[in-house]
Amino acid sequence: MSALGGLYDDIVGDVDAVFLFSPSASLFDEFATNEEAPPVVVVSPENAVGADRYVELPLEFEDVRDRIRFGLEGGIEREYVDEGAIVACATKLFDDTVDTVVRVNTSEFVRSGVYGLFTDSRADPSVIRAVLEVVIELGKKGQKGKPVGALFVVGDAGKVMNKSRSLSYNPFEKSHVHVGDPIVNVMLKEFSRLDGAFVISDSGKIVSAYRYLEPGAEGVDIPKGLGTRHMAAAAISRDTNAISIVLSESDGLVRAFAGGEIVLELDPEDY
Ligand SMILES: Nc1ncnc2c1ncn2[C@@H]1O[C@H](COP(=O)(O)OP(=O)(O)OP(=O)(O)O)[C@@H](O)[C@H]1O
Ligand SMILES: [Mn+2]
Repeated sequence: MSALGGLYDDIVGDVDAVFLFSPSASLFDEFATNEEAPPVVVVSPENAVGADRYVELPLEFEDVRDRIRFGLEGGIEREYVDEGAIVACATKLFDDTVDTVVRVNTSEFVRSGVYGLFTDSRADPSVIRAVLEVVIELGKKGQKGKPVGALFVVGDAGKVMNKSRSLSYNPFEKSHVHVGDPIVNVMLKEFSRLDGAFVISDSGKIVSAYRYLEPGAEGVDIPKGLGTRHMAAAAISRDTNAISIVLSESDGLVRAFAGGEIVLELDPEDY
């Protein structure tokens, strides 16, 4: 056997399952029709291949590590594989088709909670995705070219409102606008220049802007160097069933918090 073949066998040998990330129909069929192939889990934005074991990818994670993490956390959560399984993940890296296979021992893999960000939250996954999209766009463009910070608290809005107070009149008071509406994206970007947080309901209705969050922050632990906006975001996600998505004005990164923990960090420039 060639050295390369041996290396390949080390990577794919004795795996409990194969995770195919956005596979073509022909790649999926090769596994689905081969009785000797290990069980297959498909991870993609849509289940175009009709896989039985399927994890919906809510966002095209540019960082392959995040993408794999999301798929594996989803696969474990949905009980397609046991915690501790050894899996091969086939995904794209440089190319637009699958060009990479990664072996992961899930017992050594640290769960970040990124799957739970979309599924454990009370808010609809599509709402969380829509907010992430706005925040990523805001991070890319800034406000008239200047870096801008923003904080969105998504889900469990009644409780979030109880744990916050108003900094200014609420421009969304009598409106029935939802994240994802094109006009709303323009409004959100405009209002994000001002202080405080946006509060979004489970179904995506924008409940308020300019909220000063006052959650109990005792014992909340966030990475050093992040300031009060991130602290408030982490703490409200622990104090309520909301998740928070923050765009940092100082380093330009987008971070998401759930259950008081940071579960995702991404650079808008990669999207
Ligand atoms: N409790 C809070 N609720 C809502 N908004 C807050 C809260 N605390 C801070 N902010 C907002 O965060 C802004 C930035 O504060 P600060 O610089 O301390 O945060 P940060 O975590 O360093 O964020 P950035 O990385 O964007 O600078 C404030 O101007 C304010 O608009
Ligand atoms: Mn700051």
